[in-house]
Amino acid sequence: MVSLDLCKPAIEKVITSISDILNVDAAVINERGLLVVSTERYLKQKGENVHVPSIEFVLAKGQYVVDKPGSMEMCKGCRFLDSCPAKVELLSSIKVANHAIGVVSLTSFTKEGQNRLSKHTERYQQILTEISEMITVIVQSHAPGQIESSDESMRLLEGALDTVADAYFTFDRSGNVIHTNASARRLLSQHELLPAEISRMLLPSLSGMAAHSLPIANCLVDKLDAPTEATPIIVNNQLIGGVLRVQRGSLTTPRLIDYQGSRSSGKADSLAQIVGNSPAIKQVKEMAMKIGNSSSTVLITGETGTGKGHLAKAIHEASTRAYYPFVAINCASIPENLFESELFGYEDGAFTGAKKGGKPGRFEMAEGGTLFLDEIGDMPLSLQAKLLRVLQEKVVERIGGTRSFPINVRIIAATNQNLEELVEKKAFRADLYYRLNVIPIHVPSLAERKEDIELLAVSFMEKYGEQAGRTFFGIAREAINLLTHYHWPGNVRELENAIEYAMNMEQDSVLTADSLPPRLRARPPVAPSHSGPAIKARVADAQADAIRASLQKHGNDLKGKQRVAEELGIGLRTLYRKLKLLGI
Ligand SMILES: Nc1ncnc2c1ncn2[C@@H]1O[C@H](COP(=O)(O)OP(=O)(O)OP(=O)(O)O)[C@@H](O)[C@H]1O
Repeated sequence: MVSLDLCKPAIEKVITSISDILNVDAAVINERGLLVVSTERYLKQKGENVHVPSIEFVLAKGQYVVDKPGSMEMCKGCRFLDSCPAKVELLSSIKVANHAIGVVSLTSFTKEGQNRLSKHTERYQQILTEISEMITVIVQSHAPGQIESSDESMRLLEGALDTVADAYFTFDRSGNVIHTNASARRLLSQHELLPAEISRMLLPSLSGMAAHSLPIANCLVDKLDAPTEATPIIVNNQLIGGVLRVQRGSLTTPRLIDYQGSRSSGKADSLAQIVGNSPAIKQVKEMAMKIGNSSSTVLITGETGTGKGHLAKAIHEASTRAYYPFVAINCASIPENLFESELFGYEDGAFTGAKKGGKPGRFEMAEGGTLFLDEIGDMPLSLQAKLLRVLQEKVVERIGGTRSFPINVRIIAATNQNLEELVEKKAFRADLYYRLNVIPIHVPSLAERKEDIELLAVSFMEKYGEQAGRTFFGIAREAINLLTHYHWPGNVRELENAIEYAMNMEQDSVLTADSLPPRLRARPPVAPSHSGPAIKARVADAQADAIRASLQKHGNDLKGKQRVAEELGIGLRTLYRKLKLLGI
């Protein structure tokens, strides 16, 4: 005869760990309503005898959520009728060979726990099912003639932990990490850390845990840049190890908000990569600054090459998610049949040709960070419905998988198409459009912000100069004039390419109009006074620009001028002459 009481110590370990990890109370009750194991608080609050009709009800039903403890039908006759200390209770039966032998409960006696369990009931129920299955395996392994591998129960526990968004490291009494969940493994690879390094960092906290048997907060905060908490696991009054939790998922508590608040200082730096001073681009930057602390979906619109992807990256880097991944996917470049697996991932053997061990999707890869859905207008209609569901439910299920992963990912989508028109033509789902368009940002075309052209050109000159190991002192005014008068159908991308082209063409250290792509030179430059047989004037112009740029770099005093002369490869006296001639 199988009995829960026979394997009390093993069940106790599971219950203690799960309660510590989930921060809720837990209990296992046999079919006669007697407590088998429980957390201390459960025992204190509810005692050893549980209302039998309630237990029988769950044994028959399989699972039940008691969201109004003390005032539900099943509570009739209970000594806690109308005064139950529990705030919420999730119950699941434990079955062995199809026979219900007891009930496992996740219970909260606090308001916070009540909110959390009520908000994520489905997830907790899923975990509860896994716990109940784990107990089944334990019971079976103790039952005569039915020795199951203890690996199986370990795998069940691992499976349960893998569904949790926060990262968990389980360590032994010496601080050695003996198990990591999926989120923890991802965290390690992002930070290029080894479990041994985590162990080393844990050491100082271990003595504190042993002494106080209390959770230690923020023991690794400097290294991992995230709120952490190490909770001891005590069995028979002895510290046998613990669990380190690194907060990152949707179960997070206000401490994450503190953490986020303290991380927002790099915003201005990150946004400086958006070059431009026009009122239009300033407005875009202000908007990006404001939304750093929010997780709301952003929809960036604008013509091709205006910098939508660049802006998305800058928003991420200026946000509180900057320490987590920025993952981009171009919806136009992925074949429709591969799209779903790219986005959601797949399990081992999900389809022919599937990679062994399965593959995480982009949603999972972006956990804690930002997922950039570029060219969202090209997303196949069939996938739009699935994406909408993920955005609403905030859980992802891999193809061929049987469980859902909770996700904490900010979505930034971008398009150069008119989504409203696509909605009208029924090529884009209206509900998805509204779900994405929470924070709309429009990036104007380059032709609408010509003031930015010079700044952008100089920044690209610096970028490519650095890459090529060459120093360019400036761009001739005439070249700037040509750049400003061109209509830039390819926007900033086209400008960037034009500058890169010019730098390849230019032998000297100043970018002149002659080195620009022919299509730009085909248009007349600015005022007629500049356009005559002005070779000399153009050279002078370029020289003046180079000297000005160099002076700005080194300063206008004697030392600065000496450096300028050296940099330009001319004598100091020649420099003075040129300065006079050019009226600088
Ligand atoms: N304000 C900016 N400052 C600096 N570089 C920029 C800026 N805007 C765009 N760029 C650069 O221009 C190039 C094109 O930008 P990006 O790819 O972000 O454009 P996009 O609007 O996403 O284009 P598409 O619609 O074709 O995907 C990139 O190399 C990007 O770094």
